[in-house]
Amino acid sequence: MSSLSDAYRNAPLLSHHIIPLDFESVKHVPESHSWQNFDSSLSTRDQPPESLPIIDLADPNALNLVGQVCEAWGMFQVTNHGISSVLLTDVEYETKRFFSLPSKEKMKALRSPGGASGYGVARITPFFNKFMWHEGFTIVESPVHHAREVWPHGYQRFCEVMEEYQKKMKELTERLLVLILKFLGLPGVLLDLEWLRHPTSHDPCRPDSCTALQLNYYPSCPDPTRAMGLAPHTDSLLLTVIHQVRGTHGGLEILKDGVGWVRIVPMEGALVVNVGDMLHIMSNGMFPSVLHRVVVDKTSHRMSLAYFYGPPVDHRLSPFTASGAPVRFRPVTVGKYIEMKAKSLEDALSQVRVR
Ligand SMILES: C=C1C[C@]23C[C@@]1(O)CC[C@H]2[C@@]12CCC[C@@](C)(C(=O)O1)[C@H]2[C@@H]3C(=O)O
Ligand SMILES: O=C(O)CCC(=O)C(=O)O
Ligand SMILES: [Fe+2]
Repeated sequence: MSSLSDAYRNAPLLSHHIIPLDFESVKHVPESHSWQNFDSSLSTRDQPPESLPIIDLADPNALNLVGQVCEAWGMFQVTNHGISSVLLTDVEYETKRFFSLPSKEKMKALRSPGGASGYGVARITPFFNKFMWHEGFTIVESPVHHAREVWPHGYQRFCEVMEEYQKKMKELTERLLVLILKFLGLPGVLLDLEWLRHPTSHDPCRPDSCTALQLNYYPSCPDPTRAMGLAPHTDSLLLTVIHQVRGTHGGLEILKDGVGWVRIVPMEGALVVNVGDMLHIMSNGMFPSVLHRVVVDKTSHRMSLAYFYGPPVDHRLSPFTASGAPVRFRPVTVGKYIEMKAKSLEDALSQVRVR
């Protein structure tokens, strides 16, 4: 296995699990999208939002702060992250340009059943008996193949902007990861990554990481109490960085032990970072991947961009424990773990847990 698409080849989707509803044309929440009691007593939707810790990356103590919040929250916000406001404006513009197209046009970029990239519902859809109030566009490396289908003469700008954003996001996630792994006690010599100097392959064409950019669109919804933007899930790779498009409302919530669903209010200038399953494994459970979901709004739509970063698909993940404590997870390659998660959303982590 050498790419994300290889990992999904063994877990293809059915076409009705790819095509989004044409939300523009619906006036009521159809039965297929109507979730019952999802808000339950756990929801803190009407309570004052709890503040997600904010870390200034220019703070000399950033390493310790990042380590502490990964342990306590599994999610945090970063400022001084090095992503310019101009680039954010550009990706927001291109994201809006895509999602505001008529459904028929967006369908030209439809993801194939065994593919990783393209337009469609969230990959986790088959694990729930109701559909989500959501459309996604997944970009793996270059979006050119799908963008050209949509805009035969106007795809370049979209591709340039998305590629530039991924380049900057990669720099940021690698910088964050170095802090996190240093906090865990990984030897400094390993820390320029290249995947942790674990050459499982000598192929010069081997990608140096496994990454994806997901553009998310949550249309406004006639009855938000019955609809789910994105159902509760943990992300699979090491780290995810989320940009909540400015001028759109919040909606991201995390499940906090003993508290319930906590709303993350977007903060101007900050990006949200969350721990994924692979960091959960690598940290031997010290940094748990965080369960999160997205709720929708009656009057306004919402957009976000989520960047996922993990080691190359053939990299063998295994827990690191500075103290020599017993390992809690068996080794698993990145590709195999993605395949396991695509086949069994809730059990993938327990399938690799040994104690
Ligand atoms: C690398 C990836 C992470 C992701 C699956 C993907 O191949 C690209 C899309 C990602 C996404 C975005 C929405 C939520 C999520 C759970 C999903 O269904 O697709 C994540 C996946 C993940 O982290 O497992
Ligand atoms: O839209 C958001 O804020 C979160 C998106 C998300 O969880 C994801 O893409 O995995
Ligand atoms: Fe997520």
